[in-house]
Amino acid sequence: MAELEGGGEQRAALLAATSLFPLPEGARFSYGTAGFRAEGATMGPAVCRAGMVAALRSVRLGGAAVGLVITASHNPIRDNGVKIVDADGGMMSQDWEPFADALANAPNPEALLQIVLQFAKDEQIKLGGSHSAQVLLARDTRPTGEYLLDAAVKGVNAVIGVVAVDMGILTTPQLHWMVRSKNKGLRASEVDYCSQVIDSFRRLLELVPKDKGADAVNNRLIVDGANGIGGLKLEEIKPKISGLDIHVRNSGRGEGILNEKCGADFVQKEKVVPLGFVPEDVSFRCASFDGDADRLVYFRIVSSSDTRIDLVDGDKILSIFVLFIREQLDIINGKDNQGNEVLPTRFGVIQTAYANGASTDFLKNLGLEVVFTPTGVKYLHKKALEYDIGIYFEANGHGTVLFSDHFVSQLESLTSELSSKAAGSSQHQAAMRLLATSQLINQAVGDALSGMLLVEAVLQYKGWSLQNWCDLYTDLPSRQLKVKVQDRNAIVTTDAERRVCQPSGLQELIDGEISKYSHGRCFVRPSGTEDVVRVYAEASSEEAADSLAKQVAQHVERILG
Ligand SMILES: CC(=O)N[C@H]1[C@@H](OP(=O)(O)O)O[C@H](CO)[C@@H](O)[C@@H]1O
Ligand SMILES: [Mg+2]
Repeated sequence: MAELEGGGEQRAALLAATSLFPLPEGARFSYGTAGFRAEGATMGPAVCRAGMVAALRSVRLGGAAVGLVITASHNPIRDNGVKIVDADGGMMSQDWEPFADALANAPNPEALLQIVLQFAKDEQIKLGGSHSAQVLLARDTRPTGEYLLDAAVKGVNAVIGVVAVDMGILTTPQLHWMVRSKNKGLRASEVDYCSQVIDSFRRLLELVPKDKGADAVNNRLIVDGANGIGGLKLEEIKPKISGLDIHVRNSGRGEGILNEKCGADFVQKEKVVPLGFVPEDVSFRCASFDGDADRLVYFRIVSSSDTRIDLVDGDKILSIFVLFIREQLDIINGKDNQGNEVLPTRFGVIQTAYANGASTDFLKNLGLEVVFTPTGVKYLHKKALEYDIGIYFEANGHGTVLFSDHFVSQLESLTSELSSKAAGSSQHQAAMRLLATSQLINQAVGDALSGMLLVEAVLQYKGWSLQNWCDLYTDLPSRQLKVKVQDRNAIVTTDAERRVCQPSGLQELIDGEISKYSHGRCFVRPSGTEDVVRVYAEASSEEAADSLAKQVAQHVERILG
């Protein structure tokens, strides 16, 4: 191939790396909602090839740093996975997913080579080492992590001229943050991440109004680290976090097994006390991270004789952030002066169909624009980027608040103007709070650690207990079911997955069931991470939600078998 300078060497490198991790018979990978995932010991080939994809992506982007994280998030400890972080710190661009799939499933080294050569040609990626490019690598605490890191490094190095940089054991959001910061020319080490989070949290606490009763907010916070990396990192930075008395359970230092009966996914789905909590924790404010610390939920243990909890999910985290940000914008703009705003702001709130209907009503009643996207952070994040301030959360606790660069620079000018004209005024303080918020909350991806600190700052700002927060609105009872069918992709949805368009007739059956219930809402969609169809139902009582979900699941089973 004429376009391949040093082509022979490059070809040999790709063939050699691929040969080290032969694809097991029958293995089939799909990039899915969250990258490739499977049993850790079988992931070598997919991870090595993901390393090649990440390396090519960096070359394609002119040498900008790209990231690769080895994690299977909230999955059991035996699983592992890999996802690629794009140069802006977000998920890899969706138009590269088919290439990633094709590479992961190439049956042998020669087939892989042909796919790479063709793709490089189509994308005008110049192979052969006449470039410099880099991939930042991180992994979580799983036992297969080290083996898979080696596979990833070999994959990255197989693209000549690309350097693999091992950033160590990190939370997923830390790696996303590093990639984003590095490409913006900012300081991008783990120490920098920690100081940014700690400093901006301290600034937010300093800006808590003295009359809001922050002293009344109990500063004791108990955190479930899922026996994973989030717990470890929190233990490390805890001594430097001012104003909070943090106690970590399931810290990852050997108390229990990663994600086993603990962590944000367990807490949100099972709604029971995670392992590792003790009687003294009853009634205190508790937070829970998932295994790679990109999901956050809150909860409270109701009584020591009961395993039930009061859950505060992603929808309620979103709601309290919305209230806080809106309040700052109102202070800056003057509530009664809508016609002539100092800082006109397009504020967007993004949810998925899984958001509890009560949360959506709550947000709409505030007069906010609520937009829906399909399930999966890549869709929510992309939508949120369209606003000056875009906020998104999945009910399961993954989300963040994005501030556009343009808005941040306006906010910076306003803050410095006010600091000379009206230092210490409520407007000045509100502008500084928003600036600190944009520094604290991860601009690349949902982040349990920084999200938790923002929640804590907002609770102190409002002088609110967990009960006040719970009382924002009452969740509608809901039920989720999984249905095993022959081909889940026979279901095609529309309207942000809220309606089925194929197979024909199914939506009418669902509508028929919904009409039998007060406050009934129900939708079905193929999962992007499991081989099932998910059914979600909501109604005015537990029994009604259960029965609506069950009826619809039966229709799905009957039609798709
Ligand atoms: C109902 C639900 O919780 N779905 C999860 C789950 O996706 P599914 O496509 O539903 O399997 O995993 C995704 C990745 O972690 C997460 O983004 C999403 O919210
Ligand atoms: Mg996760």
